[in-house]
Amino acid sequence: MRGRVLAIALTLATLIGALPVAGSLWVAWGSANRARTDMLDGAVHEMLARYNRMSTEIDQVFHDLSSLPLAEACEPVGLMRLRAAAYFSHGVREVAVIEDGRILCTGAGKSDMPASLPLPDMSEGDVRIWYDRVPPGVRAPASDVARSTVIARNGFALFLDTEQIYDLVLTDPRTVLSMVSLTSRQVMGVRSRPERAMLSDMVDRFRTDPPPRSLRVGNRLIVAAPTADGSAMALAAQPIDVVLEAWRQQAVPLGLLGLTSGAIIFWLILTLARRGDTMGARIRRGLARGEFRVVYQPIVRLSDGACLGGEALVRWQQRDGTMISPDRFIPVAEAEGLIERLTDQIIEHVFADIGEFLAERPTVWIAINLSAPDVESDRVRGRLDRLRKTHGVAAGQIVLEATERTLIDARRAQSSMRSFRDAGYRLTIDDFGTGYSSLAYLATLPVDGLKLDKTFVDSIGSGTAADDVMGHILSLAATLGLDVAAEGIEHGAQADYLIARGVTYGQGWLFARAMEAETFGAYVDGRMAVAGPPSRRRRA
Ligand SMILES: Nc1nc2c(ncn2[C@@H]2O[C@@H]3COP(=O)(O)O[C@H]4[C@@H](O)[C@H](n5cnc6c(=O)[nH]c(N)nc65)O[C@@H]4COP(=O)(O)O[C@H]3[C@H]2O)c(=O)[nH]1
Repeated sequence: MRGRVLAIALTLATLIGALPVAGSLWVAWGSANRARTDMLDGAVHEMLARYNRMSTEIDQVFHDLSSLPLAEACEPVGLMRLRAAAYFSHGVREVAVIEDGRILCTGAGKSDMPASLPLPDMSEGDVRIWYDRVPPGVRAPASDVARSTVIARNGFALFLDTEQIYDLVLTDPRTVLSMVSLTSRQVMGVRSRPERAMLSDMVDRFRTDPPPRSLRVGNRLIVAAPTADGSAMALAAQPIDVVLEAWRQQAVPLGLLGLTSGAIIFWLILTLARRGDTMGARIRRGLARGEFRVVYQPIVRLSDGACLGGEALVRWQQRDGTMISPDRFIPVAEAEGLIERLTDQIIEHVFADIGEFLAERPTVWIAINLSAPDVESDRVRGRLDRLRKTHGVAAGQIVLEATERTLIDARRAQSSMRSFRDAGYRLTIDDFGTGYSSLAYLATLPVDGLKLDKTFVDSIGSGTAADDVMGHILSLAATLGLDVAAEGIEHGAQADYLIARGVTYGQGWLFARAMEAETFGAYVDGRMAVAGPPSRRRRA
């Protein structure tokens, strides 16, 4: 169960921890995409500005030439004006005079064999345009322009240096820049490898209302914007690989950042999950699920092996089958304020298990362990009284065991201890000799007996100081008229030694281990016969 909870927590933590990584990669992609789109947008608007400038110049040149009669245009004075027009214009490289589809002269001079112009790419009113090419037969200097757009009106043709529109400083040579006519859908000019079909196809995609700022078409990122008069569109495109490269550059630091925050979130969730799975939380769950039960270890009279009682010991088997020792969970239950609920459950178990057995055998007793809060309040007393009455068990059949530490903490609970005794319950100090109480303090406690800790039994025959201390404890107990029991007896020699020192009761694996209620009943029945009535010495 615990494993499953941890596995779920781990999966959850991994998923949530992965989110910042995915998020930062996504942010990196958005940022790389935005940076590229901004760059292409800048190029598009620069092209539009240059295009507008060139349009203004063209209008100005045509306007200037309108005062030159066509008949005089190829004469020396006319040729001078043609050259001047080209010279003073930034975007016009050459001016030609045309008649019936033939070039009569350019600023460079008269044509000996007038060249025929092909059919124009666009013809509207008296304006004809040849996009991005060199009309055949045109001589230098116009012909030294690899590709040029030619615009003709009223017998004058201007050879435009459209390269100027696309001549932008770009970091990536794969960038495509182009102007496309929106009236004829023809590509007016292009930088980088022309892909005319793709470019004119793009025009339709951007002619929506409102137009998209950018589009991803195939493996390209494209940005476009129309001219102010809506006659053309500037378009810039880059392979998506360029965005990917930029993304990769940003993804590394951002991914690392995401990984770090992911690891922190992962750790936090795991810590919280673990905290939810602490011993305290598990005890709480165990209490709610009724996982605690009680076993009984017989306590025998050392002199003759008769058994008239035993100690109730709690057992905790978790749902996954693992057993946890009381030495581990009792201190946690005490520290986390759960011991009272646990003691209550144990007392209920004891009466459910052996209440009837005790009622039928009034000389048999059972010892129950108590912690400080149990001793300090009247709660346990009330519960015991109620259950005893229900089952018909006498108070003298219940021995309450509390450690020295518990009783020291419970100095102020002396009245409560007295009330236990006054009601007929017996009180014993458990693990005696390991705590902090002085022997003098022992004399002030309203107790019936003490249980020597296993460490003393273990020290028997060792010749250590513990041996001596045990001698003192036993003589004091005799003086005070207390019953003495010893726990943890594993060997016959230990039993013999204790008998010789006057110890009355013994508990340990030499006699019996802790057992289920039914087996305990049979054990006691089998050894009761040798026992006389229980000794009951009381001190005021
Ligand atoms: N090696 C060895 N061990 C022996 C021998 N004979 C008995 N024991 C063990 O010694 C412990 C005696 O109980 P304790 O001194 O009250 O010490 C108890 C007691 O302080 C506490 N505890 C047990 N049950 C309860 C309970 O129901 N309520 C409270 N508050 N504490 C309990 O947990 C401690 C440990 O309990 P257990 O693990 O059941 O361990 C028990 C018992 O199984 C032996 O010959 N050799």
